[in-house]
Amino acid sequence: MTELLTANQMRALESAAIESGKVTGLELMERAGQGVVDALCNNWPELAETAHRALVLCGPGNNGGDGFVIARLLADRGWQVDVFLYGKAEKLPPDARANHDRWIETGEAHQWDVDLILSGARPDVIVDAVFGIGLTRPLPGEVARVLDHHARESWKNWMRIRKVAVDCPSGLNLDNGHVPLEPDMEAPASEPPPGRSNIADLTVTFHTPKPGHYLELGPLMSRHLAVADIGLRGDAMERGIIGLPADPERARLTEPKHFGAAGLTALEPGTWPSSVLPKRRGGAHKYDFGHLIVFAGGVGRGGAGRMAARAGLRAGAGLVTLVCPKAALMENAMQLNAVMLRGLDDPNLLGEVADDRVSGFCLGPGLGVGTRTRALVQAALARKAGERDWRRPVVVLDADALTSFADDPETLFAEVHERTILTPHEGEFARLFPDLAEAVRGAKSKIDVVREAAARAGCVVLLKGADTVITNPEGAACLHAAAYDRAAPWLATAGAGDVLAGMIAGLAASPVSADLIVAAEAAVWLHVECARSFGPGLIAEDLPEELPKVLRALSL
Ligand SMILES: NC(=O)C1=CN([C@@H]2O[C@H](COP(=O)(O)OP(=O)(O)OC[C@H]3O[C@@H](n4cnc5c(N)ncnc54)[C@H](OP(=O)(O)O)[C@@H]3O)[C@@H](O)[C@H]2O)[C@@H](O)CC1
Ligand SMILES: Nc1ncnc2c1ncn2[C@@H]1O[C@H](COP(=O)(O)OP(=O)(O)O)[C@@H](O)[C@H]1O
Ligand SMILES: [K+]
Repeated sequence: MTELLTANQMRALESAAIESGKVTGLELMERAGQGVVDALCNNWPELAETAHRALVLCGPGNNGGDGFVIARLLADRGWQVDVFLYGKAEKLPPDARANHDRWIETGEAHQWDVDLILSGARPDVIVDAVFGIGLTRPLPGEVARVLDHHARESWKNWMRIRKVAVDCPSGLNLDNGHVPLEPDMEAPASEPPPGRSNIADLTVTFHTPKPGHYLELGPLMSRHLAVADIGLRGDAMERGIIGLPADPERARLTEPKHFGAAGLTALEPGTWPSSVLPKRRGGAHKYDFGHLIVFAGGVGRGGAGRMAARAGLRAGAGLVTLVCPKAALMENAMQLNAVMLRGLDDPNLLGEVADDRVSGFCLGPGLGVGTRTRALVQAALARKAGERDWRRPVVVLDADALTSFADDPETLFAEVHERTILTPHEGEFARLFPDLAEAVRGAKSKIDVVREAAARAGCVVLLKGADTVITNPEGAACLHAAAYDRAAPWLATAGAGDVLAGMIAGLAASPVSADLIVAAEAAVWLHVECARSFGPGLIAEDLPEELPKVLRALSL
């Protein structure tokens, strides 16, 4: 399991390791520099074979210190290395200063000069060691001008110049994935503003990835991410296994990251996510896997609910019933087979279509915004545990079920319980938590903000996106990134969210399902896996149909 450490957590880990006497700061810096050189050679083996030319751009802190180590190690390999320092050598922190001084025994460290840098000899590799986790404000213009990917055009064959970012592309905030901008520098629509256009070809970070590598602009700017082990493993607080009590401090990255390119490779039985998905054993009964009720909208508005219902059934619910207004029964009947169908006009009569063996409700997709939806949500939330499940039925609230409470979210928060999950996209999130949505736009970490939302609502909250964050009121947080080699751009299609709501409900409705946050995390992973398995041309209806293939590869 990978924990995503913030800048402060990383600094605390480093200090603890140094204070324990097991390692010095200089040793860590040496390992960091070595890690970058190793990653460079692994990524582009041709660079390992012969000597090349590097332009190493160092900043005023320890990120710059790593740069001086890299310069020395490349020079030792026979490379020609040009080094520029943004800042003053006398002001470098001690370890960076030591590596600067060691470098200038054999090479030069030129003062930063944009024209001089861009008119110098063409490098094969640019090393961006200007700012790492210590970035505190927007990138200075003279740094941005050199790091901008267009800057490479000053040289011939610029497309073949590789840029390696040390810890992160400078300008990226590793806690939140934002790039701070000067207040008067709003992004012109046509071109990325300074800082955001610092796109690396390879980013090498240390010990563990940071949230900002996966949130917001992180994947776009980091492009490819490698993690160098700098020997801090033994000092990390090993929480390890999914299922341990929530760690309110550290977010975890949903893995495995690298599974599921075009041809699915089977995962070891018993590993995540199969370890948390309900198993089908011989002799099992359909009620062992739960009865899920999905509510659909009125006449002509049933598609979203039907997709959610089918996703719930494919995800593993033993029975799924679609409940719709009676006027819409005929149109739904013409489209459904394995999914059962009941008509309900008066939300107060929920008991007529949902007996106490119902273990899950999914409300929102296509349901319509208004008092009827509110009443249905309140009726579902009022349900107590049934005879087969010692827990209350899970309630997944998505789309219109959320928007129906936009005027007074507190009413909703007063009624949700620990088996409730809200699955907003950004727009729906802003309707329920306007101040928190504003905070994300203002560069607060999405992880922290969704944590606050879960604490305020008193239930699990899942904020959708290419970076999906799931948190519970205790502060546990998982980040699922459909990025790097798990990018799933095909999911940007109408109805994909409806399917996700159904998948979460289908998994969590099982009486033997894992904790809600864990089931939701598995559902998000499966959802992306289905999209990746299907690939281009995907429409939302394809997602549930792809599930059997993905589940088979999990040896379930
Ligand atoms: N922690 C670990 O375990 C390990 C860490 N390692 C490495 O250390 C890196 C962190 O080093 P770091 O803390 O010195 O921060 P870093 O990113 O070099 O920047 C700080 C300097 O930049 C300045 N500054 C900031 N923003 C600015 C701006 N916009 N414009 C101008 N100046 C600005 C800031 O100035 P100040 O804000 O203090 O005025 C300060 O001088 C980390 O990313 C990794 O590469 C590895 O060696 C191995 C183990
Ligand atoms: N570019 C993308 N990469 C990965 N996942 C995406 C992307 N765009 C959308 N998604 C996912 O697709 C789903 C879209 O949900 P939502 O916005 O509710 O759409 P809809 O209302 O059309 O169903 C979410 O699960 C979201 O995380
Ligand atoms: K950097």
